Amino acid sequence: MFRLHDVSYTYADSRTGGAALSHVSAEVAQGEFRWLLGPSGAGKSSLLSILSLEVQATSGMVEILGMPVMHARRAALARLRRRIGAVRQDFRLLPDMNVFDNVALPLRLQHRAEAEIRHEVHAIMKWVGLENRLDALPPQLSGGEQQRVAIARAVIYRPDLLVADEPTNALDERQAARLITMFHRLAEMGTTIVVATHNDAIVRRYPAQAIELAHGHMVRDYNG
Ligand SMILES: Nc1ncnc2c1ncn2[C@@H]1O[C@H](COP(=O)(O)OP(=O)(O)OP(=O)(O)O)[C@@H](O)[C@H]1O
Repeated sequence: MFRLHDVSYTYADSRTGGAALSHVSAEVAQGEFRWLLGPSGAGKSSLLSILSLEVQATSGMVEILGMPVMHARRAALARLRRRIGAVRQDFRLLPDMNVFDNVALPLRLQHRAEAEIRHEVHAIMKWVGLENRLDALPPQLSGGEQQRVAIARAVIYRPDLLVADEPTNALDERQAARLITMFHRLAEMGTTIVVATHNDAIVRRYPAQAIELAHGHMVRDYNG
């Protein structure tokens, strides 16, 4: 779950001089799926960066998985971060590490047994259809393949909160539909999920509640 109350965010080197987010409030319960909609520059990625604890809101109240994060200690934030999966637009895969090790990383941080890690990585990579590319380095993969690796890494440990920034933009229609189905299944198992997208077709196909932003303001919080 998360709660945002009157949250604003301004980049230190703001290109426009204005706030990327202004007075945004939203509340999403555990196990809910939300679309995050709005035109380019509306503030979607900025909101996801706040939810994934990459940046701190400039003002307002942010509570994530029950923890108010504005004044939390660094160690508590580090523990909280491990419960949050994130798929960023630029994938953020480690280029010198092969696909297996990239996807295994969150499980290794949890000190899981190596046999269990092998089992989990093979299962998720089979699901994303890349079980034959485990030895490849990320730069050797296509954009869509890299995106699927990034998704596998984000969901492999069933995070309590998953934020995904345009996770279908490099996928074909069939893969995109499978992905959203999988996200809904994860939500049913208790993961809170926020997906930023420009893909109107997929939003129409999978109607769900949405947070809609424009120019950093929340224009609506509605049932799709
Ligand atoms: N690193 C940054 N430094 C300064 N300003 C930024 C930075 N990233 C984004 N901005 C500005 O913040 C505002 C919101 O951008 P953001 O990337 O959150 O929008 P978005 O809705 O995710 O857009 P897109 O759909 O194109 O990804 C824009 O005005 C943008 O120019």
